[in-house]
Amino acid sequence: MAGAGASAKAGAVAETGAEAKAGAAAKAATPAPAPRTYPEPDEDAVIDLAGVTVTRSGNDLLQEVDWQVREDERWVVLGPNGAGKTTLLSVAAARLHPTRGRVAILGEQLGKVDVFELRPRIGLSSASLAERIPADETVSDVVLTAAYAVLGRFTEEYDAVDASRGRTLLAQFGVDHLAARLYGTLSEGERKRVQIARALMTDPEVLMLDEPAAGLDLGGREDLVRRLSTLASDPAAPALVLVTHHVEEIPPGITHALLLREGAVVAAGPLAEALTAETLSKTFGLDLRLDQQDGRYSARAC
Ligand SMILES: Nc1ncnc2c1ncn2[C@@H]1O[C@H](COP(=O)(O)OP(=O)(O)OP(=O)(O)O)[C@@H](O)[C@H]1O
Repeated sequence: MAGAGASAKAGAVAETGAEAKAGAAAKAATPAPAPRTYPEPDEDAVIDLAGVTVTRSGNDLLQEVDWQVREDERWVVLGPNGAGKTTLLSVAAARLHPTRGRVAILGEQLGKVDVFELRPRIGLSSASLAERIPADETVSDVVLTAAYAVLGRFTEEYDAVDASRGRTLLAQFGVDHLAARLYGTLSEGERKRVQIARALMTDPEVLMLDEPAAGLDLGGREDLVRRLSTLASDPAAPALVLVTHHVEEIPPGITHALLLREGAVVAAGPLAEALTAETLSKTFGLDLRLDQQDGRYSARAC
């Protein structure tokens, strides 16, 4: 018996060795895979990502993401914590270069364009930008200073048209009565609305909102969802990309969805096709029931 075991072991070693040799020969014969070539950017796309991968510390935060957003589309990006939503938005807003892949924003290709000229055409509201707003800045200046892409008013001159636009945007989000207040004295809900007004100040061609309803109470969330629904339904409004964890925060008027899990796209496309109980369950890694009523969604575990 001992001999049989030994010969089996020896056989196994011999087999592994042969496999290794065959593998090495195959390797030598197979040329390295050609680097992926990307299609020319779609001229009609506001955002056009092809094969976008972002790698940090050996981990792929985004994996081969292909995504196109057109002018008249309003997207929601959904996914659990750590799925890569903020990373995706940072790439799409020209704040982050991918490790691999091709990124075209508003017809300009990252790497071939001065991002400082591109960024004012993109309205962005995110937690990391919000953290940098000085607490002692007046609300009207928080919005106005977006015209120069600065945070904190210094010696810049603003004309009457800028001041009027700033007031109109504050009114659109129901915070014009706070114009003279210091930003640091606002509630979280009031701050969120001021941040969106600021993001719209430069009349951007695409508006990107990263978790605009995070930290809001029920009333604050519902008020914001209603205002975002008005914006999303306005044909004159810019293309919209809204990031959230919660289907309850999807405003009526959103037309498309991208679902992200572990940096990879689970589903992307028109809302009714991309957002289903099945895709949502796969995205969040648990069995979910998805309900829809009057254009609003809700989800719960099965
Ligand atoms: N510089 C970095 N180095 C290593 N890992 C990073 C780095 N930046 C982000 N990550 C990781 O990448 C993953 C994706 O982060 P990202 O902020 O894009 O996710 P998210 O979907 O926006 O998450 P959340 O919903 O919690 O805000 C997370 O696991 C995060 O810890």
